[in-house]
Formats: sequence, C-alpha cells, structure tokens
Amino acid sequence: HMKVHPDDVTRVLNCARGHDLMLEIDRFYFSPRKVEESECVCYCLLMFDDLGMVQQWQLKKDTLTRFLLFVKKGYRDAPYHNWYHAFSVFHFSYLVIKNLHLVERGYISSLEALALMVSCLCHDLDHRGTTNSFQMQSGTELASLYSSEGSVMERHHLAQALCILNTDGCNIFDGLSSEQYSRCLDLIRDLILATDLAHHIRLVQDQEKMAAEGFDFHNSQHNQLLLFLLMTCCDLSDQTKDWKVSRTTADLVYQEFFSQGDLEKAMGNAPLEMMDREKARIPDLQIQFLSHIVCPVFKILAQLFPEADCLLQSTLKNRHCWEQASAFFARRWESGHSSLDILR
Ligand SMILES: Cc1nc2ccc(C(=O)N[C@]34C[C@H]5C[C@H](C[C@H](C5)C3)C4)cc2n2c(-c3ccccc3Cl)nnc12
Ligand SMILES: [Mg+2]
Ligand SMILES: [Zn+2]
Repeated sequence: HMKVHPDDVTRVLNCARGHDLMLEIDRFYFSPRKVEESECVCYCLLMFDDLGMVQQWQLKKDTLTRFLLFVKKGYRDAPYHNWYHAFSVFHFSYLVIKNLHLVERGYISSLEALALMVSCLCHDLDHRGTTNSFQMQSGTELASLYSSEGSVMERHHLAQALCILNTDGCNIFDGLSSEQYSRCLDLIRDLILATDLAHHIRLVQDQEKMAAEGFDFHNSQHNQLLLFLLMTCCDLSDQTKDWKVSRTTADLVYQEFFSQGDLEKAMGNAPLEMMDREKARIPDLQIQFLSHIVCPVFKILAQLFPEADCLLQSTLKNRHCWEQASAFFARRWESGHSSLDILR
C-alpha cells in the first residue's frame, strides 16, 4: 500500500516555512505546470495558508502535508491524468476563490471553498488514462464495482480520497465539528462526481439559465450549480492558459485517448474516432471540444463574474488558434503528414 516517509513531511514543512508564494502565482495567466514537481506540495500548503484556510479550519500543517503527499502518491504517471493535472486543477480553485472573491461576496461558504480545493486535489485519484465507457466495455474491476451507478472512474476517485482521509495522520478535517465534517464529506462526494463531463452536460442548461437570470443568493440550487460549474472550470482550466499550454495539454490528452483506442482495437472493439490515431483530426476535435464544452462553461462564469472575462477570452483565442491550425493541418494532411509537429 502507499507509504509516506516522515522525512518527506519534514522536508515539505521546512520548504514551506522559508518560502513565500511565487510571484504572480495568484494570477489567472500563471501556469501551475511551471512549478517544480518537488515544490508542488509545498505550494499547496502555501495556497491553503494564503486563503486563511489553515487558520480558519485549524488545519495541522503536518497532517495537511502527510495528506498532500499521500494524494500525490495516489496518482499514476498517465500522460495527462497525473499529479500535475491534479495540482493544476487545485491551483485554479485557489485562483477563482481568491480572484472572484467567492467567499467574501457570499457566493460560497468557507467550508464549501475548503471542500472545493480538497475535491480538486483528489478528483482524479488513481486514474488509469481510460474513460468510463472503456471500463464498462472491457468489464474492468472498477466497472464491476460501480457501473450500476454510472460515473465509474469518479466513484473510484472518491473512494480513493476517502481512503486517504481515513489513513492514520491524514485526517485534515479533525478540527471540524461533526456537523461540518459530514457536510464537508457530502460536498467532496458531490464535487468529485460532478467532474464526470456526462454529468456536467446534463446540468449546463440549468447553469446557463442561472447566469441569465442572475445568481440568487437565497437559492440553494444556484449555490450547488455554481459549485459544480466551478469544478468543471477547474478541470478544464488548462484551456484558459496560453496557446502553448492549451496545445501541449491536448497532446497529452490525445496520447491517453490514442492508447485507449489501440487497446480497444486489440480487444476487437472499434474505438470512437477521437480515440483512433488513424482517424482523429486533433485540431477539428479540439474546435468541437472548445465550442461545445469549454467556451460555454467560461461564458457562464464570465456572465456571473466580470473578472472572469479574461478566461473566456483565452479559451476563444485558443479555439481561434486551433482553427488556424486546422486549415494549415488540412493542407498538410492532404499531402500525407499527420503529426502535430507542424504546430511546434
Ligand atoms: C483537451 C481536452 N480534450 C478533450 C476532448 C474530449 C473530452 C471528452 O471527454 N469528451 C466527451 C464527448 C462526449 C460527451 C462527454 C462524454 C463523452 C462523450 C466524452 C465528453 C475531454 C477532453 N479533455 C479533458 C477532460 C475533461 C474531463 C474529463 C476527461 C477529460 Cl479527458 N481535459 N482536457 C481535454
Ligand atoms: Mg476525471
Ligand atoms: Zn480531471
């Protein structure tokens, strides 16, 4: 089973003690993938502290550090769904809480902010780089455990998160009252399950309606729809960064998709076109993904929070870059080249 050495905890605590937050780490354009892997856990500590969470929820730094080290160990080295993805999703939750003033303005409570940050860290724990439909079609052990409820991978990520919280010396919530503790775990459950994009698609019309009507601070449904929207925004946040990050991320996602497609072919199943390295046209697929899923989400966020307009603009700019690439790619595709290298 996973183990964390006491010296690792000490090393992180020493690193955090001496450190200030990196310059501009709290800006939307900051790319968390620039942080050294060995410093990520220390920066998680600093971000929790910067938002006053350590003080407010009496989080013990050694417990929080041990928890973070277990979470980091809980991710596999898949091309995309690895610790760096979790760290970057967590970083974006820090950005929206801080820059959209979500707690001070009463959109979410401080407990919901804590649950959001912890859910982001844990939301893809033990991901194998394959999709829910792959689990079901190939009858994996996770499918046998969870397929009756759907969101197979997300239920596994949640189970892994609860397992770490129940590990000796890792229960970061032991300073919460029993009522706050159960509310926090209910939130983490709902927020991790909300990262299934199929779940998001069922909600997005309600989220658009909420943004059009205006957020109702007395409507608990609006509060829940906003929390789910924030989780999706965090999970897709690479697409709000500059073109190089957006393209590199797509590269990594399609490495996972194409490996799954290879597996499905080997098993005699025909993969989706977006999983088939022989058929997929990445620029066109990315234009669809940005148009149908990413830009609508950040449009809703920008309607609710004017400060978030820069995020919508970035996703639109990245979609435009893919449109340019698509035209160029089409020309090259006709003449027999198919790799993304042309975009370097
Ligand atoms: C760059 C990039 N491209 C992506 C292209 C496609 C899809 C994707 O799941 N598409 C859908 C398309 C329809 C309707 C639903 C359910 C399924 C059928 C599959 C969604 C995701 C992509 N994605 C993610 C990402 C975000 C959350 C979970 C998993 C992943 Cl991989 N993060 N970055 C990217
Ligand atoms: Mg996921
Ligand atoms: Zn994710």
